[in-house]
Amino acid sequence: MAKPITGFSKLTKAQKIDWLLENYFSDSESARKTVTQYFNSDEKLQKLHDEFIENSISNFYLPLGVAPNFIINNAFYTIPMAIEESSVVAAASKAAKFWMDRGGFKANVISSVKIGQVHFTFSGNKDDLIRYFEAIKPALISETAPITKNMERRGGGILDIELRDKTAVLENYYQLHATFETLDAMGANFINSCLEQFAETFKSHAEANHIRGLNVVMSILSNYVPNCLVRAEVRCKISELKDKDIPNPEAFAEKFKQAVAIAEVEPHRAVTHNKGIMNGIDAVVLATGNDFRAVEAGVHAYASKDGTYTSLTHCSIDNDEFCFWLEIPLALGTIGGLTSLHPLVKFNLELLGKPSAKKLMEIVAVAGLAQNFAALKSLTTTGIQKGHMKMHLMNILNQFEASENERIQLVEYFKNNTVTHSAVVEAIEKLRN
Ligand SMILES: CC(C)(COP(=O)([O-])OP(=O)([O-])OC[C@H]1O[C@@H](n2cnc3c(N)ncnc32)[C@H](O)[C@@H]1OP(=O)([O-])[O-])[C@@H](O)C(=O)NCCC(=O)NCCSC(=O)C[C@@](C)(O)CC(=O)[O-]
Ligand SMILES: NC(=O)C1=CN([C@@H]2O[C@H](COP(=O)(O)OP(=O)(O)OC[C@H]3O[C@@H](n4cnc5c(N)ncnc54)[C@H](O)[C@@H]3O)[C@@H](O)[C@H]2O)C=CC1
Repeated sequence: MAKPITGFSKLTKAQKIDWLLENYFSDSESARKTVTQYFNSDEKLQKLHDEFIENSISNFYLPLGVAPNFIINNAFYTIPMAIEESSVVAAASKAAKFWMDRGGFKANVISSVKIGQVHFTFSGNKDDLIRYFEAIKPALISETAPITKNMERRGGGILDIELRDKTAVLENYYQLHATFETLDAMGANFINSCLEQFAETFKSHAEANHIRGLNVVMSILSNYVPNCLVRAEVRCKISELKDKDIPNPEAFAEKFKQAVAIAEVEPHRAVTHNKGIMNGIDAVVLATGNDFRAVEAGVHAYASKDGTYTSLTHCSIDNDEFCFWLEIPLALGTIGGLTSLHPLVKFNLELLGKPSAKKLMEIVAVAGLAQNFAALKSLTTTGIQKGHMKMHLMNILNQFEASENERIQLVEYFKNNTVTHSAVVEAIEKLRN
């Protein structure tokens, strides 16, 4: 039976593990082996990883894969992807190769504005508050100067601060709604520091300006960044879509467009459709040390911006031309956060040519579009299971601890037979009897 513990955070890593083994595991020696076998033999590197978070006890591996052959705005990229799900990297690679022969992907950053808010309540006269805000606005900006001076020198900083009246949705609720340009940083810490200074300035001058009943509730950036937007697209003549899986490009284009149209109008399908897009996006966001929770939250909010959850990609067929595109908000950094700390993140950023944050937005959007193209191509032609299960075969074989010899025979067998969990189990049993 688990017990509460005080001071757990003060224990050493070894003591934390001992406590867990004592309290939660029947076979504590085998559990110790599992948790310690992931320690890195390089103590300095292990310490670096331990210090990324709190109460760390081990490392949790995710495979790092790469998808080659991406042409983005006429330049070649090999895209790093950190993900646990089979067939995602293969699908991205296949889509990259497909579009490589058809002009590649085009991507562009539409805007890069980030948002932060000071949420406060005020029970007094609204006109007095407006007058106070106008009077104090220059000080809100000038008193953040120590925080913003380096960002301004680089060309970024605070763009604007507005007073927003939210009393129609919540009694006495107002905001200082601020916009920022944070260049190559995702900007969370920069924005939060500015916001906390705004709050301080706003509160501290209130009394002297006869403003009473003003209470700051909190100051925090928003992960909804609809004006930090990137677009990625592919286009070609319909006849050029022909390949080994697409004998009839006209029929394929129509069916593909229909599949996108369904995701545009049907939320149940849209969620799965967008999950496929996030397969690509999250994998690159993780591999480049960015905050995937922030990206996930922001992207799905954007997918619901018009009141119904809808597809993030769109497709058109005009004048015999097939066009498929994605527009999503992405607040990414190539400086700050983990980007210069995690050795594999540094490796991945170098693999991508040390991109600016804007370039990374383009790459990530392309990974999402490619992923969705591959999934929809499979869904509307062979069905998803054929390719996905082909890649998943290794996981099933690993579950049954197949020997090298069994693997070779079974991989050969399943080249001509459909992979399902039960078919693999049956084939293993047959081999073993
Ligand atoms: C899985 C494939 C790619 C097989 O496709 P295939 O036609 O069997 O592949 P192939 O053997 O003919 O190889 C063609 C190319 O695919 C790539 N490729 C092929 N195999 C590998 C491999 N082992 N390792 C790395 N790359 C691979 C690679 O680029 C290769 O070129 P090559 O390297 O030979 O020059 C295809 O069926 C596919 O794209 N399927 C889609 C899979 C997918 O979307 N998976 C995501 C998981 S399902 C999900 O979560 C989302 C979903 C589907 O629900 C979303 C939605 O509903 O919209
Ligand atoms: N809600 C959220 O999303 C929150 C996220 N976070 C975390 O904050 C971290 C990201 O915060 P950041 O402020 O981006 O990182 P950071 O705190 O590491 O700051 C990056 C700093 O790099 C400097 N810099 C140098 N060259 C630059 C350039 N060319 N462009 C821009 N800045 C440059 C700037 O001073 C900038 O403030 C992530 O780890 C994220 O997980 C933290 C709080 C909340």
